[in-house]
Amino acid sequence: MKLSPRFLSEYDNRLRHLKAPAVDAPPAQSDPAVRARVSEMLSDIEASGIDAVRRYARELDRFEDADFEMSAERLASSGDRLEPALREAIELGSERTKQFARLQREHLTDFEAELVPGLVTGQRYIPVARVGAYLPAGRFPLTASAFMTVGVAKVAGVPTVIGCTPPGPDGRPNDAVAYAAYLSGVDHLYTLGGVQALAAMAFGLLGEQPVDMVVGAGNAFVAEAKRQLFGRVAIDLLAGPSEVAVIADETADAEIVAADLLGQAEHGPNSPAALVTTSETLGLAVIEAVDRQLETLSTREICGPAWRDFGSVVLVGSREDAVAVMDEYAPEHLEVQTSDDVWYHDTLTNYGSLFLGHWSTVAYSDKGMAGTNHTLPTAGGAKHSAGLSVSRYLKPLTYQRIAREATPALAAAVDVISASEGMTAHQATATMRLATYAQ
Ligand SMILES: NC(=O)c1ccc[n+]([C@@H]2O[C@H](COP(=O)([O-])OP(=O)(O)OC[C@H]3O[C@@H](n4cnc5c(N)ncnc54)[C@H](O)[C@@H]3O)[C@@H](O)[C@H]2O)c1
Ligand SMILES: [Zn+2]
Repeated sequence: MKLSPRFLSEYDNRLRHLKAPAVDAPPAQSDPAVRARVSEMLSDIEASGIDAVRRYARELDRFEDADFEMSAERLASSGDRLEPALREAIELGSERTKQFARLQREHLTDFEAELVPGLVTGQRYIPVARVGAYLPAGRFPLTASAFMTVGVAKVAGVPTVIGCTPPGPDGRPNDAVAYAAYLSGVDHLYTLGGVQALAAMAFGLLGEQPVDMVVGAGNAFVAEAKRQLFGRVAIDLLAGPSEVAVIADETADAEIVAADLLGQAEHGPNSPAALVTTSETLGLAVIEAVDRQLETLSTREICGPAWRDFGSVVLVGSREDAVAVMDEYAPEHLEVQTSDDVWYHDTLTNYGSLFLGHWSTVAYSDKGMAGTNHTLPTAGGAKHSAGLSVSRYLKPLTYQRIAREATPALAAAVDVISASEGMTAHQATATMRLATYAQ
């Protein structure tokens, strides 16, 4: 696991790698080659507009159609083309994600208070007007992404949410992804992937006005495109290649821990999986179990290299050191499988989402069944950011309503401060009111 040299200088003698990653690469979303490629693509699309979007869609995703938008009829009937069990699972995930999002909304309350007589201040949550959701579907069609981005935006009250998703092998969006977007309330869905999708939404190239915000997870190119578009539009957070980390002690089940590590390594060959354990026996058993489980996994071509190159098992001497390592690593997903889960819950501070206990696993949230958002910060972003939630779509706008009687409490001090700064125009706005007040 990638830990800063400064942290290691303090902790090196307190942790031991039972399995070290083969590659000591920086997190993919700060890769200079990705940065350069995305920058070149964004400049090209900004200069040449939809023609450049079309060219990239053809080159990167073999998309040849004239129209990127999925027709309203095809979108509405996407569920009809699915097996009933899949359709029902999507309906369940969509509803459960909205259920959690509605609770988040309820816990964000507008308020108004009188700070001094005549000075009424308040805060009101107002949704952004237009959101562009990226629905990843390169390697796998990630069915639940639309619940997280489109559905949660709709619960927040965003009037217009458009979505983009890359085409599948048949040149069309995956029907499960489309149905999830439809149920979540998407207003328009476009068959467009990667950097060109984010640029088209942000620059307003899809016959729509530019969106105010682009959201959603994706590969390193998608995360980098969002980073570079930030400022021109808002972004949710940088949700790049998925990561999982587990804290386990001797009470954990090695087979389950191994399955959970591989469960996220499956996202891509650059997806890191890490175990931090206080038990050498458990650590060695997990390494063995991972190797064994890999033999029969149909996706071992992805999970195998991910585990070899970016997988790690770290032995620490105490639960305090386990927390220190994890808070430094700040993983996207963190599972805790110990006899001490409550203590860990109370103590840990840096993670995208926390999965407590033997019965709790990342896939439950990944697929929308836990209700919580799966769009989460990667590459250490959990040190400063939380995952996507209703609040990200809402602007806490402040206001003040001020009556005559509050004038002395405000104007006199503003007069003094403005004078000391030499800002006479500011000063005048206060002194003019003071003069009127005195009449
Ligand atoms: N952090 C999170 O919350 C979270 C959640 C779900 C998924 N994910 C991550 O989303 C990612 C999905 O990645 P994916 O690739 O399968 O699908 P994707 O939809 O993110 O990316 C596919 C697109 O990448 C573009 N692309 C591919 N190679 C390119 C190149 N060389 N140059 C420019 N563009 C290129 C193509 O246009 C293609 O449409 C995974 O890494 C997964 O771990 C993260
Ligand atoms: Zn996952």
